[in-house]
Amino acid sequence: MAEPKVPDRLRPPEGLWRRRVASFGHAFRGVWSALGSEVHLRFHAFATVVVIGLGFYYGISRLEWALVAISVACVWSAELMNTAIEALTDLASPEYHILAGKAKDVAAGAVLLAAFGAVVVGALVFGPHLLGQ
Ligand SMILES: Nc1ncnc2c1ncn2[C@@H]1O[C@H](COP(=O)(O)OP(=O)(O)OP(=O)(O)O)[C@@H](O)[C@H]1O
Repeated sequence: MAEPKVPDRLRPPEGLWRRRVASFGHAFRGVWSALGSEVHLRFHAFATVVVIGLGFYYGISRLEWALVAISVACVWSAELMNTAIEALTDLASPEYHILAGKAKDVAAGAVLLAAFGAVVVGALVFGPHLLGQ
């Protein structure tokens, strides 16, 4: 059987550093393409900008910045993994299958838990500021 033809732009470049740079390029392209297709991710982008603005406005501590950064990264990571799993599930099982549904539900559950954790961190860090305490 003939090998599938790989487009030239997808061939790994020569050299360790060029390959590393290319890998970063693929990763950024992944984030960018998910941002273009996923409404939830655009909402996370908006929420991230608001949270960073609030952090500067209220002058939160370094530890609070660390908690906010971890929370934001967890939500983004979970949403990106969810997007990847949805795409792979649609590719592998475009027809209804109980396992396809389970894969999507579990991936969505990961986003829900990450978002719940971020809401708790946000309430603990910004709640007292917003309530004027
Ligand atoms: N091929 C499938 N087989 C079985 N159940 C599926 C399948 N595709 C989707 N589902 C069920 O429908 C739900 C919604 O799937 P869908 O692909 O529409 O994702 P979504 O939750 O709308 O996410 P998004 O809004 O990010 O696209 C899944 O969580 C799953 O329970």
